[in-house]
Amino acid sequence: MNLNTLSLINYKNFESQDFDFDAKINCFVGANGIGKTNALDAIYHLAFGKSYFNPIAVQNINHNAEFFVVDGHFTKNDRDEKIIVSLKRGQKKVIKRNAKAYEKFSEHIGFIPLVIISPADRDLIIEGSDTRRKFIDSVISQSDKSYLADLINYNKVLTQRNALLKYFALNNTFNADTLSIYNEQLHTYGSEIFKKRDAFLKTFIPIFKSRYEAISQSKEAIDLTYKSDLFDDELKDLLNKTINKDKALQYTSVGTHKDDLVFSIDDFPIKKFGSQGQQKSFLIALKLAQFDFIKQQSGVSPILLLDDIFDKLDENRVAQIINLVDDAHFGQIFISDTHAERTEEVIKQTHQSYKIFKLK
Ligand SMILES: Nc1ncnc2c1ncn2[C@@H]1O[C@H](COP(=O)(O)OP(=O)(O)OP(=O)(O)O)[C@@H](O)[C@H]1O
Repeated sequence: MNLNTLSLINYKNFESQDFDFDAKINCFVGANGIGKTNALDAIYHLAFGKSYFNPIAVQNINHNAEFFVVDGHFTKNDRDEKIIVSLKRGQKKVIKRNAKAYEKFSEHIGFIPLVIISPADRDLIIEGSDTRRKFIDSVISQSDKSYLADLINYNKVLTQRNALLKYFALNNTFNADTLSIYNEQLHTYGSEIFKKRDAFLKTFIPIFKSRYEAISQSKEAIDLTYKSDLFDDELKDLLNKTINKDKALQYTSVGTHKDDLVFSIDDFPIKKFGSQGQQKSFLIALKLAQFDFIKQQSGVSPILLLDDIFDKLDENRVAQIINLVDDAHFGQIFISDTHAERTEEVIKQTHQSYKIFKLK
């Protein structure tokens, strides 16, 4: 899986920029705010049809322009693939593969396997459980289309059930039969989601732990566990048990939309007790395990985006990252760094082919 060229028009701070990439390592270097992360985000856009950093689509259009175009030429399984993502103010985003527009963006997910490691991943540790569910969901849905469909359906039914609970409260009424229709549907989709998350994590957690041990040289014990209401009971029974609570709250208080991942270091929550370097190592291990899992499932090496990766890591941990970049297990890699010399020095040690793009 390779990205050969990238053309940007009016994408964030880029007005017009073309890149011709190396098949192995590509580094965007330059001062703060020059657009290194934006270049990585443009590549992310080609894989997911959206920004990793800014969920408000229109804000990715250059402030002085009416539209953006991100155009990438890939080689996948020896075939040329041309992906274009474009957005005009006031219109819907368009994603095209080989000149044909997708009707549903979800059909594109997984076509360009990609993993990003970025300081913004810290949200996985510090933010609420929805960021961790999104992480699990994005990994599973890159290799399982029916999972994505179950998720979309689950969320639709959940919104309807919550609206119904609100309606009951507002009108001082209640109809158990109508509610049970939603309960049945939530149970069907939610049980599938739970089964797939559980199976995924049983494979994923050991991969993650071995990645962490390699980066940290086994200095500290870390753990990752899956928390779900559905370990206690079937979803339909849980929904029946919590009906009075849900009526009072006017929303659904149990289900897979409450699932979480618990991160710990030496048995304490990593959010409070992990150092910045340990947290960063934890997140890198998490993302590398994502890479391994996708590769295992699809047989294709995902494109790896490393945003500001060397910051906050000590020499030993940087050395582990170099080994990683050198490993034939990885395919094409894109790196952003403020220190042009440091990056080049590190990359030279890998004996891999590379290109450095000095952004100005
Ligand atoms: N829609 C937009 N139009 C114009 N400029 C934008 C837009 N969105 C973001 N920018 C600009 O992009 C710049 C940030 O770019 P980016 O995050 O890629 O920097 P960076 O090179 O990675 O910097 P750092 O080294 O600090 O991480 C900011 O100056 C920001 O104002």
